[in-house]
Amino acid sequence: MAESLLELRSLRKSFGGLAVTRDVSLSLSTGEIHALIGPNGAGKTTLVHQVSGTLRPDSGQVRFEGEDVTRLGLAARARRGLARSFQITCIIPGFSALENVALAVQARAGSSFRFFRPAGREAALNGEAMEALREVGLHGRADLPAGALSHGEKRQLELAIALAMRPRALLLDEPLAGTGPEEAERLIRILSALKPRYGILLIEHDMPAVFALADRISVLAEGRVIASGIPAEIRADAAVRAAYLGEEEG
Ligand SMILES: Nc1ncnc2c1ncn2[C@@H]1O[C@H](COP(=O)(O)OP(=O)(O)OP(=O)(O)O)[C@@H](O)[C@H]1O
Repeated sequence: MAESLLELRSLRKSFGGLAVTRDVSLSLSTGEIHALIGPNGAGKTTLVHQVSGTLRPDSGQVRFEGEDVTRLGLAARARRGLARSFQITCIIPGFSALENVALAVQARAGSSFRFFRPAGREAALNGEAMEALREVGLHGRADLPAGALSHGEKRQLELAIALAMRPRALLLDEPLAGTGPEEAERLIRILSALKPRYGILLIEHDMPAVFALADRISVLAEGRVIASGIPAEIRADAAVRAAYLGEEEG
């Protein structure tokens, strides 16, 4: 069988004496949303940093498209097609939505537009940026300053900025955080529409969204994957219920 798009093999990470990632292995395929859930402090953020390249695991491997990328940093992984969504704090509020995405296109494309005249270069950048905005349903708001967008639209813009990297795998860290019910529904529709073309590793606290979107769910508790399976299996899993009940009791 062909190797998955993204594969984590026995990742381990400790901070001093505290083991935060304990032998985590999981995989992601194209056309799949694999959700990672777990109670607060389970180690999700630490794991995301190891996948995106901002934190080096103590041992284990991050493999992307069959290659070991464990030693590559964030930018090198993004260039290869493993992109992490940017947080709202990376959006420049005074620039239009289109300009925000065009900057990301430019960062990815580097000098590849150098043979264009300046006007042609701008048109090419804007064309690609508009395409990314269209993918997330924000093309009608392209000319608005990013700061004037609603919270949900800013989250759509973050997605467009990530898509400007032309990724094959997307790492989304709480893409629904802070959204209201209508915005969440819209983002769920957008992510469903993106799914066939990408592999998406989704870290999300909104359980209805996770169960609506995920093809597979892995549950992290105290740094370990305690369950992994299709949503129906996870819903029925006693250890998962105990991990969440434990959190509620705490
Ligand atoms: N740089 C660090 N140094 C020391 N301990 C850390 C560091 N980063 C995280 N931790 C600890 O690792 C554990 C897991 O944290 P992490 O933020 O990865 O969990 P999480 O599942 O993302 O939690 P949440 O859902 O609350 O964001 C916590 O006990 C945290 O205090």
